[in-house]
Amino acid sequence: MDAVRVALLGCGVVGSEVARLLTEHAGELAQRVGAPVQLAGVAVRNPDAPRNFAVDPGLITTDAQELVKRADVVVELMGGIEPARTLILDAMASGASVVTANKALLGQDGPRLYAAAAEQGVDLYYEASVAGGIPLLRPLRESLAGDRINRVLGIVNGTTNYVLDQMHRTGAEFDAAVASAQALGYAEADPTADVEGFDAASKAAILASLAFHTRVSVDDVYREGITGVTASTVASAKAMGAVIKLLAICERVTAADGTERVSVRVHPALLPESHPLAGVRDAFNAVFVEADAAGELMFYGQGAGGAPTASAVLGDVITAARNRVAGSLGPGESAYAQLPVRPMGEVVTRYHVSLDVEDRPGVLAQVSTVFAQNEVSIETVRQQQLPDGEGAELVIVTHAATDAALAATVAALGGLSAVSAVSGVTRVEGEH
Ligand SMILES: NC(=O)c1ccc[n+]([C@@H]2O[C@H](COP(=O)([O-])OP(=O)(O)OC[C@H]3O[C@@H](n4cnc5c(N)ncnc54)[C@H](O)[C@@H]3O)[C@@H](O)[C@H]2O)c1
Ligand SMILES: N[C@@H](CCO)C(=O)O
Ligand code: NA
Repeated sequence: MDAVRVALLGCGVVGSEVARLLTEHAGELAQRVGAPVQLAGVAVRNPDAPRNFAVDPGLITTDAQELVKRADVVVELMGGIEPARTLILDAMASGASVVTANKALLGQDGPRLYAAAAEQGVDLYYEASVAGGIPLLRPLRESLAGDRINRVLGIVNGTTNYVLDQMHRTGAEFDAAVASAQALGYAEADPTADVEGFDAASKAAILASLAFHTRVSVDDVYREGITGVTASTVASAKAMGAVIKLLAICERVTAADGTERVSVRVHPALLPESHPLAGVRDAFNAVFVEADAAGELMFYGQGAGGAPTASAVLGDVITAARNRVAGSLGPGESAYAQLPVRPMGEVVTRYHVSLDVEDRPGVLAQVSTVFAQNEVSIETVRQQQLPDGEGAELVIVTHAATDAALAATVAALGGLSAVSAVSGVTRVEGEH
């Protein structure tokens, strides 16, 4: 093979770093692949926009449709659903392998893209789509291919980890911590995709699909963001020796009759400080994997940023290019297990519940009766006075209960005249 032609679609934060690495390391990459890896073109929206890397102007084009037809490997780094999806499908139809970092597209329409790659006999790689620069998807798909994965527990969104870490370290309220994340360039001007958990939910769908050989889309993922996490809940967690993290949790659940389902959810959770994920600070990502034979594994590093993400993209480009040179294909996706998704109401966890109550005789008894009536068992109760004689705050940690039982408990608590507010409900993970 003379050269492997690479087309880059999008030249923003990640794309410009990919262009830089492909250009600056061309000699070494050719050695590793066994043929030159040649940047054949870079599709952009605005040819005059300033870029972090000065791409040869002769390579710049605004005609992405035309570019994908003259490439061996197409690297999609535009983001968004369209035109990314159509361009990827067109690239595959014309015989190109595809590398993408587009978690939103894979979370929504992954199975269609995996099927198209298999039909066309091309590779589709997406290591950068989850936990940016951390090698994670290839270990799940290849290194652990002979094992059985039972659980994937991850901090897969750097922005929200930074926000929660700031709240934990400084006692800041949510809004102040988000402003600080924006000032540092972690959070976008509109932080919705991160703080409402949409980004993490797409990544959870991708992880669960790979880990459990099942088609999981973002619509199957229960999602709760961190906008309801208050300084008071963070302080209460801290007092218990715990931290609050936004977790993506993918679990294989085996019922008493042996049938299996998967549970996939994203929500804030209290984790004991001793848990390996509790010490993950700033905007770092980490993913904890439990497999039958390998036991507990931890993957840690930078989940975002131009250079770390470009590292993962380049790894995929090199793998796809090597396969081209060898005339082979990498392992595709498998969904043979087709496990059903367990409804959230049946998910069992422990809960940390904060209530603002009147401070008078009999209130604690009323509250505990509501828990008992809904079959939620209380593990600990702590009471502290609210300022200005406004009553008391009760912090209750439960034993394991179903989500449905807890929801019924919260609804009933809201109906007690002595309860002025259920001010926080946070799940507790990491101990069983
Ligand atoms: N930035 C990160 O840290 C990070 C980490 C992991 C994954 N990702 C993913 O990587 C992808 C790219 O992210 P980014 O941060 O580089 O975004 P970005 O906004 O910096 O870059 C995207 C570029 O694509 C261009 N573009 C958009 N539509 C286009 C079109 N139709 N034709 C040509 N160009 C077009 C935009 O003009 C922009 O320059 C996204 O899918 C994102 O989710 C990013
Ligand atoms: N917004 C994402 C970027 C990486 O996918 C994050 O904060 O982790
Ligand atoms: Na990764």
